[in-house]
Amino acid sequence: MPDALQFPIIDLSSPDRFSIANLIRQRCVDHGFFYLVNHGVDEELISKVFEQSSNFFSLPIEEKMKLVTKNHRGYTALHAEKLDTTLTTRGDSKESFYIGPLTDDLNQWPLEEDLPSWRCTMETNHQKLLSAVTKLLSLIALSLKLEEDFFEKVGALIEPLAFIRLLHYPGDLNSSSEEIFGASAHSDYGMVTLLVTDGVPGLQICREKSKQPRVWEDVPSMSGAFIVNIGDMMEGWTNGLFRSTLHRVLQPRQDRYSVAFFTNPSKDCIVECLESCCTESCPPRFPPIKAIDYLEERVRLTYGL
Ligand SMILES: O=C(O)CCC(=O)C(=O)O
Ligand SMILES: [Fe+2]
Repeated sequence: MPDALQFPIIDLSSPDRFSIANLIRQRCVDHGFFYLVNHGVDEELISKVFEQSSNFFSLPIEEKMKLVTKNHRGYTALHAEKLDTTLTTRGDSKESFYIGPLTDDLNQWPLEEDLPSWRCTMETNHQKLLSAVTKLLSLIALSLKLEEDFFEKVGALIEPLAFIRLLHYPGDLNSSSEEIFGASAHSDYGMVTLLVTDGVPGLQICREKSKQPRVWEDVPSMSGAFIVNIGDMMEGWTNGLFRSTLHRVLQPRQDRYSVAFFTNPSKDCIVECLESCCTESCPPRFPPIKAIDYLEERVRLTYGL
């Protein structure tokens, strides 16, 4: 049995911003995972989001397929996606629904008469999550000894490519001899991800991705807290100082729902190694890249396009 981890708790409302920034730095260097409390998204809204998510996934498959993903918004069916692109097995055993930036007209929505208040609940949730992430990014900037508005200044937050992803891992699938995961091993692509689950276990992290055999540790959910993890673009900015940790979700024995909020920089933002994170003897490990180019390539690989 893997050990269950206890991550430190970061209080987003703490007035002592420098101590919190230091704690964030330690955690991002060690694990790239922590819990976030007092994030400003109230429990009532979160329960509504879970209720509406379950309402959507309970619709007949023909209804859900009417909203199948276009422009990376909408429904992805069971096994449509494989996060671990090295696996030769079927895709992951989860279905999901993506809601992207509210600033364009690309989102797809269920009809109001089928799912009343669904769109409004998700839009409110998107706004609240974006506001929490913006505050968190100013602390992350401080933790890197940068100015608080660093991510604004480099253009990451002009129109961030921020996506809510509603996830449903069915609990009643017949297991076959193939190794199928709810979500196979991966790291997230963006700057930072906020995650909230319904408490059903399954999420695990592997701290040493290059060590074999891999050691997986359970990440328990904490009531009222978001689980936060660093993504690959932040790892690129910090030249690997902040870790984008490998994680996965085991196929659960009962239905499992979670809601992730992936934040990527605005499309034209260039992600490049921070000056403070490289030296002559430790040059940038990743070339500068435009956020949209990086994201499109990762999505292409995940969906086998
Ligand atoms: O459902 C979870 O607990 C994690 C999902 C995840 O890692 C992802 O969608 O990137
Ligand atoms: Fe993930």
